[in-house]
Amino acid sequence: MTTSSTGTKDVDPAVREELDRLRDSIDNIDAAVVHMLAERFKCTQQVGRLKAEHRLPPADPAREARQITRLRTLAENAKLDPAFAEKFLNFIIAEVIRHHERIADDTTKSSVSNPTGTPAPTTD
Ligand SMILES: O=C(O)C(=O)C[C@]1(C(=O)O)C=C[C@@H](O)C=C1
Repeated sequence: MTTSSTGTKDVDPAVREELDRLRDSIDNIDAAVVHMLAERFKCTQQVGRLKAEHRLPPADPAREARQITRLRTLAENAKLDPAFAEKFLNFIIAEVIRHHERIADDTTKSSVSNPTGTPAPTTD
């Protein structure tokens, strides 16, 4: 098999078929990962709003430590590298914390410009 950068056009048809089959599965798994992540971010956006409304800090390191312990065990049982699972979770959580901080900033700004939370008058 060639390792050139021209791709896999000239490979044996049986190999091509096997590669296509595996790539179809990879595409399905990638789609599932994206949908699962989108659902997770919908939940964390709600957590972000709840935390901002109640002046709770964006990050909760004790919760993160529990999540990492749990995920490492799940990864080991699933024969996935636990160090990779931990890095992946930390990557996602860092993004969530960034979202939480933005929600908290926006919430503070809107409570400064409208301290009593009075709804804006309608124009009609
Ligand atoms: O559980 C929370 O408190 C969250 O804000 C969610 C979450 C997460 O993405 O799982 C993100 C930030 C916290 O540090 C811990 C966990």
